[in-house]
Amino acid sequence: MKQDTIPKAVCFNGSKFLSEPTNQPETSLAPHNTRDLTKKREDYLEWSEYFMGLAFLSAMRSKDPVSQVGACIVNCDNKVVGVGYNGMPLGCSDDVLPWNKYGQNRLETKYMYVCHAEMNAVLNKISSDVKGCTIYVALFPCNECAKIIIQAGIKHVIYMSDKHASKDETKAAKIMFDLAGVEYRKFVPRQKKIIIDFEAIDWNYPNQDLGQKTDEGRSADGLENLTLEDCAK
Ligand SMILES: Nc1ccn([C@H]2C[C@H](O)[C@@H](COP(=O)(O)O)O2)c(=O)n1
Repeated sequence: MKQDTIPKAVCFNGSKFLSEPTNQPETSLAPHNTRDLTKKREDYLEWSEYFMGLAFLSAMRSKDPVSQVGACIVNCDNKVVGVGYNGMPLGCSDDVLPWNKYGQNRLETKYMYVCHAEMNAVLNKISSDVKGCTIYVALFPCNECAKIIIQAGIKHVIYMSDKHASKDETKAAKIMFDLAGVEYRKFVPRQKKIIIDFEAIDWNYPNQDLGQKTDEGRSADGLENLTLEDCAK
């Protein structure tokens, strides 16, 4: 086995790294979990996971009691240029307008009022235009959003669910996308879950897996008492 001189332990304690060189095989693993601190992380978010994750995070802002949809528009430099989620129009109180799916007449349903996530993402754009961009969206766009996407010059649609594929709105959207040369494809995530755990973060500790706590768990308190020997364990 290769015997390199590598730090016995590298702990981040406050603002300085502590290290102690020793002759150990190159298997020196992080304290409390199995990450090798000498190697680049391989389980970082891929771009597409990051963008779909942003779409899902945006969806969590939605007040729709049934379907929360988010969208994220990205340019060819992988820069986010717009995000949105389904909600009532600006200035129209979402305590006044209905969230019902059903009503005596359509005016009593949310469908007459709610702005779709895709529409909001386009309108919320922070660039001069979204030509040639990609939109990540949780649900396949309806025909009305397809028109907006096409007119805005977006060229790629990456969706998570096509659960309304049999509806005319979805069929019409696909007809228009095909004619306009907008490519659409289903998102295939590498990892099924992305967990954000606000309590997992620990700035005193460099080798954190946000949201992926080790069995032992970890806390700033425990770290304060951490010695180099602890780190080497
Ligand atoms: N591509 C889509 C599809 C739907 N939405 C919004 C519109 C409504 O707020 C909700 C759908 O309600 P449901 O019929 O599932 O009760 O989702 C969207 O923003 N984008």
